[in-house]
Amino acid sequence: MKLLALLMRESRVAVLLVVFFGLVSGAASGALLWLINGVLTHSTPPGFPVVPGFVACGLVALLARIASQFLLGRVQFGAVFALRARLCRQLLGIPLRHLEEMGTHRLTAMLVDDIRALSDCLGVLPFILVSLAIGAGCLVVLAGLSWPLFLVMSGFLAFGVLSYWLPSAWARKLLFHARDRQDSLFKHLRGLIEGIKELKLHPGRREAFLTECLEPSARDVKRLSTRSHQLYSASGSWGLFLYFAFIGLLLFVLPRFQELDSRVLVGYVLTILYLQEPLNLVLSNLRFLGQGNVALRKLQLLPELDPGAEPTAPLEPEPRGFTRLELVGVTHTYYREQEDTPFTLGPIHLTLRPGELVFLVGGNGSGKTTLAKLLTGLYLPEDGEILLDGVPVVTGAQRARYRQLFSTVFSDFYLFESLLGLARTRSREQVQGYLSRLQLDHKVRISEDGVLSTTALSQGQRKRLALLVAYLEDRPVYVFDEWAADQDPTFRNIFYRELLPDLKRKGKAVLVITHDDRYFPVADRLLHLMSGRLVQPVESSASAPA
Ligand SMILES: Nc1ncnc2c1ncn2[C@@H]1O[C@H](COP(=O)(O)OP(=O)(O)OP(=O)(O)O)[C@@H](O)[C@H]1O
Repeated sequence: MKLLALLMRESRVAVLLVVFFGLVSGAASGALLWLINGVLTHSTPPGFPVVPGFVACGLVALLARIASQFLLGRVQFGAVFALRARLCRQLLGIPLRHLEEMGTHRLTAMLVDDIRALSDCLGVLPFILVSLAIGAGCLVVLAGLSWPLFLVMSGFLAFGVLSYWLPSAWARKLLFHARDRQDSLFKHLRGLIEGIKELKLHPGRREAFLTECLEPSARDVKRLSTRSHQLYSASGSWGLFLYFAFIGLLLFVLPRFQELDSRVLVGYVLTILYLQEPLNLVLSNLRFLGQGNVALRKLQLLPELDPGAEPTAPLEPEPRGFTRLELVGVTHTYYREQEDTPFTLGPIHLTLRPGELVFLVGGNGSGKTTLAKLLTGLYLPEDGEILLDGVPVVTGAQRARYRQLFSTVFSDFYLFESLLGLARTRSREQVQGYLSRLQLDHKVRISEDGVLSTTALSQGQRKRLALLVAYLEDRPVYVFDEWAADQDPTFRNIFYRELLPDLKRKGKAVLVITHDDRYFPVADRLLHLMSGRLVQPVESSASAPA
């Protein structure tokens, strides 16, 4: 039912048309059958235009079938497109921490595998519906031909449905398990692609990775999918066997006990033969319905986009400035399975003002990046609050607006291949000026519409491009997470001695996560994190905010 609701939500009119034309085609085929039956049993009403009727029904059946199939393509791929687009927007609205907990591999499996399974399923769903409707119509015809025979057939049908349902429910369960294993297969595939250098350089590690990680997951997926497929196939074949068994019963067994009217018998056999195609269609495609159901369940693990959560639609103009930004007692804890002592950052008390250059220092794992994520609104504080000019940032809309105060270059930044709209709002001279200031003008060109000529650069150069994007964003607060770590000494010097002071002069608040202690004197303030807590030199405290 959920699948049907999904299909209807994405393209209600087209779905109804597919079903309508399917039914018209089925009805025309039924009328053909009635004509054939009439001719064979000489029961056609006198003067009935048999030949024109035959041609007309044949044509209607053909054209309606073509229309139904044609529309189905639109419905299927249209629904998949709409679903994928909605899912991507939904993902952007989900809190970052939730996405991190799910992991890239699960998200990829959803966007790739589950959408494909849903596409296959939505492609057969209308035909299954039409086939079921035709089947119901045939049952009415059969009930009209002979009640006693209909009762015998109903018993047979009930037995058939039950004996089909049990193994197919088991097959569906196997599909669920296969899909779960698919998640870990995607995790290992990601390891294969991202760890390819390490794997290539070390045959022992490569072999262990293949035999202990990747192949077992792949084998599990294969085993469970094969079993499920076999069960579905066996159930389908069993269904067809019952179908022919009933025809045998009708022709060879029942006449021994009771004489049957030959017209009733021919009518029954023809109608049942006519049922073969829809029955076949349903039996051979229920597997796709099973896969679609599994995929839908997985996709429903994503939290529904709560309009109050994190709006993804374009917002009002970005905030151009602020006078005081405060974190008051904010905390964040990473809870992880198999870990007894979760890492907690905070409570953090911190104030940031325009024109301040603040360095955030501390050992590895002390919580610097986590603090940057909290400050920029990417993580929600579990305790405490964030105040912007004294106003708490609480609602989804406030958070979305608040996040637009920040330009960031995180250490795991992503460099898009184009400036994505920024080129339209900045002059060419400005873009070119930043390119040469970052000493990239000899390496990278940026087209009128903001497409970068290349992103295949060294890590240090890619970071400079990310900085260029941050410059073009021109927002009130800059956050750099170990930006200088990949720069050569000359450019590192330029970063600390020229670029950062320039930003400060422009009135930007700048938070720099760094380990470069020789440049600490450049900062207005040093914040020192140790095991998730701010320690001396103390920037501020709850009692005496800076
Ligand atoms: N995605 C995550 N899931 C669970 N725990 C995490 C995650 N990211 C970080 N942590 C934990 O939080 C702690 C702080 O991590 P964080 O990245 O904030 O440290 P950091 O000070 O930036 O370290 P580094 O200097 O090495 O970049 C780490 O000890 C780590 O165990």
